Amino acid sequence: MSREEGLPANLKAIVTAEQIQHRVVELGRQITADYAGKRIVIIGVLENAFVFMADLIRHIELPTVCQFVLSDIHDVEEGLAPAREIFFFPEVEVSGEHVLLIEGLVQSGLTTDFLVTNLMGRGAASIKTASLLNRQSSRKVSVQLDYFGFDIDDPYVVGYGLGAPHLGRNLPYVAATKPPEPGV
Ligand SMILES: O=P(O)(O)OC[C@H]1O[C@H](OP(=O)(O)OP(=O)(O)O)[C@H](O)[C@@H]1O
Ligand code: HPA
Repeated sequence: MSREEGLPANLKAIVTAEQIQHRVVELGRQITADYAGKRIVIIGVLENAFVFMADLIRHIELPTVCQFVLSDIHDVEEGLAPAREIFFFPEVEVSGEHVLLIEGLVQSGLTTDFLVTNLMGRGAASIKTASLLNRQSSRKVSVQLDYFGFDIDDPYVVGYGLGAPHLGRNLPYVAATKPPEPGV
């Protein structure tokens, strides 16, 4: 059996394992330089961020506190207007801390926007954002990431932490694929 077993046969690698490792080292160096003399509270948004965060933190040569939050996102209709409900847990203690929020993929920007506002409301001294993948063309709110690995346009991707919906998170590369059928 291979890692790809059970995923659609037409997987197309769009970012190789080597490109990811190279970029993660660069990002770690940049973050280390930008936060020189500070400790960072790193908050990973599960589940997509877990592989990226695990690799990135080992290239940050500063004291870090690492925590994860799990987001629960529902798109709902409020009257005629589409709206999104976002919950995340557990509560994180960030008062006075320099926070780096880490995601696997930012697309509409709604999750990042919500989390940044929420963490600022909890008294963080500063907040920056990092994501492995940036689907800039899908933005619905104006979110500019401070750090990202790769800009992508493909409608659905899998690998390096991202699942379809949960299978394939252990691929060392990122591949374009067709979106999973609802309920799979
Ligand atoms: O920019 P946005 O449009 O708000 O989308 C970004 C969110 O969506 C993805 O998670 P998703 O819930 O799809 O997957 P996961 O549960 O596998 O992490 C991604 O990891 C972000 O958390
Ligand atoms: N891949 C995996 N999970 C996702 C994606 C994607 O392209 N978009 C939203 N969640």
